[in-house]
Amino acid sequence: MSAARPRSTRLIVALDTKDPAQAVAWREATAASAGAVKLGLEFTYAQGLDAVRDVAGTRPLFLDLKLHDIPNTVASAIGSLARLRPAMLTIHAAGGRAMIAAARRAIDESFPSGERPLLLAVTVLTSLDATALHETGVESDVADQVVRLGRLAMSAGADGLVCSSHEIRLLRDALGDDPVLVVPGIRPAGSAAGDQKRIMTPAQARDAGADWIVVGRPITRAADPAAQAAAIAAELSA
Ligand SMILES: O=C(O)c1cc(=O)[nH]c(=O)n1[C@@H]1O[C@H](COP(=O)(O)O)[C@@H](O)[C@H]1O
Repeated sequence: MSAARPRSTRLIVALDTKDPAQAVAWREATAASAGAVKLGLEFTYAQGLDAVRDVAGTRPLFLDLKLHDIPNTVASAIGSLARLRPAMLTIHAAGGRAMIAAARRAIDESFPSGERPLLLAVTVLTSLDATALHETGVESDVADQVVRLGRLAMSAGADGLVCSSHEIRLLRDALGDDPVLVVPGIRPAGSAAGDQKRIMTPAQARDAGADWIVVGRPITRAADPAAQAAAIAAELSA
């Protein structure tokens, strides 16, 4: 099924900094290689929503605020984010069916049709391994929990899922080609894993069936971010 899917895997660059000038510099350095820019908690809490819009500029914006609260609060927050015109936004699937469905309704009501962002549900963070997951009280394997949350999120109205590369094939087997799969925890060969636990290279994630990969520090901490982003884009299209 998934093997027959014509697909290209594209790069999202995570502009994880508090500094708008730095974020713009990375945006420009990666513009030829990345299909979207991601701005998340670090930048947004430091600089606010207007700065997020300014830094994204004309680039497609992945607004990664990982909303996780009661349904009414998440829905209202999405209404407050509509003016940023994101292309994608994130919630935590662990917020449950009613929260995911409320996020779906909020997007449909707050954005004109044709301008609705993809609603992406984060399954199990790529920084968690089995031990860390079990410590939270979840007894399942990481993979089982990702598939469980993936099924829940898609049946409640999400457009796609954030998962690690280790779970892509399982999700495709369980849910088919419909979910947009966005995959962080990407490390080009030789890059430091840092706090990420479930990692793969760009080519491995592409081969597994990722629609998008998310890469931050391997690009932004490289001596030459433009060259590193270009190398990753070349690896994806090789
Ligand atoms: O939602 C995300 O983007 C996300 C989910 C997840 O499970 N793991 C994860 O790393 N991310 C984000 O992806 C980016 C990865 O950054 P690097 O580890 O520096 O490549 C960060 O901005 C994270 O916030």
